[in-house]
Amino acid sequence: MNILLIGYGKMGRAIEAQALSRGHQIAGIIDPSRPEVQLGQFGPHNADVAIEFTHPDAAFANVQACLRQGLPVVCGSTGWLHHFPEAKALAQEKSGALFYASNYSVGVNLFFHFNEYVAAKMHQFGGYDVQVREIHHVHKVDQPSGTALTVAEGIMRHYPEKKKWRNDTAESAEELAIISERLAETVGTHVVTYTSPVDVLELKHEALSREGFAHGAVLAAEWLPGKQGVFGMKDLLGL
Ligand SMILES: NC(=O)C1=CN([C@@H]2O[C@H](COP(=O)(O)OP(=O)(O)OC[C@H]3O[C@@H](n4cnc5c(N)ncnc54)[C@H](OP(=O)(O)O)[C@@H]3O)[C@@H](O)[C@H]2O)C=CC1
Ligand SMILES: O=C(O)C1=N[C@H](C(=O)O)C[C@H](O)C1
Repeated sequence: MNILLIGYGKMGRAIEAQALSRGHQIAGIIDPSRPEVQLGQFGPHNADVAIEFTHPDAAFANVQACLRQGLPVVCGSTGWLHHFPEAKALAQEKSGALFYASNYSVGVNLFFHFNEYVAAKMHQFGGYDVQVREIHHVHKVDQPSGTALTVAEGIMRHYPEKKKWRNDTAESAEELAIISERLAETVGTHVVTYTSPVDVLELKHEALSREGFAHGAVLAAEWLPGKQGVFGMKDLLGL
C-alpha cells in the first residue's frame, strides 16, 4: 500500500519503520519540517490511506482534509475528541472512512477489555475505591492521556455513581480521579487501582517502546481502505 504520513515526530517515524518492514511504500510525509509537501497534493490517485499522528490542535483539520480529499484516514492524535461528532458527520457526508483509537497497541486494547470486566466485578462486590493513573514523557502536551480517558469511560460504564472524571484526586464520591504524571522519557503507563481497607488490586499496562502503537496503526491502515464509516480497534480486533 501507499501510505501518507501526517506528522513525522516520534510516532510518524516509528510508523514509517513499521510500514516499510511490512512491505508498504510511503506516499509522502506531511510535517512542518517539510513545508514543500502539502496535504492538498494527496488523494486516492497517489495514496491508499493516511496515518495522522500530530498534535491536539492540528488533528481535526487534518482529518477533515483527508475526508474531503477522499483519503481513508487512521488518526492517533489525542486531545481533539471534542470535535469527534463533527468528524463523524463529515465521514458520513463524504461516504469516507475514519479510524480512531486513543491507543493502537494491541496490549492496551486487551487492557481496555479486561478493565471493563474488572470494573463490572469490582462494582458488583463493592467496598473498593477506584482510581486511574497515567505516566508519560515530559514532552506530552495533552493531559490526561487519551488512553486514560478511554479507561475512565470503561470504568464509569460500570460505576453509575461516578458522574464525571477529575484530573486530580477526587473531591467527592461522584468523581473518578485520573492522576497524571510526567516523568523523563516514559513511553506510556496506565494503572487502575482498587483500594479497600484491607487490600489493593491493580491492573497495569506499561509500553516499553512505541513499536506496539506503530504496529497497531499500520494494521488499521491495512484494514481500512475500501470501508465506509467510523471505526476503532474493537472493529479491527473483534474485541
Ligand atoms: N493513539 C495512539 O496509539 C498514540 C497516540 N499518540 C498521540 O499522537 C500524537 C503525536 O505524538 P508524537 O509523535 O509522540 O508527537 P511528536 O511531537 O513527536 O510529533 C508530532 C509531529 O507532528 C508535527 N505536526 C504538528 N502539527 C502538524 C500539522 N498540522 N501537520 C502535520 N504535522 C504536524 C509536529 O511538528 P512540530 O514539532 O514542528 O510541531 C511533529 O513533527 C499525540 O497527540 C500523541 O498523544 C502517541 C502515541 C500513541
Ligand atoms: O503522547 C503519547 O506519547 C501517547 N499518547 C497516547 C495517549 O494520550 O493515550 C497513547 C500513548 O499512551 C502514548
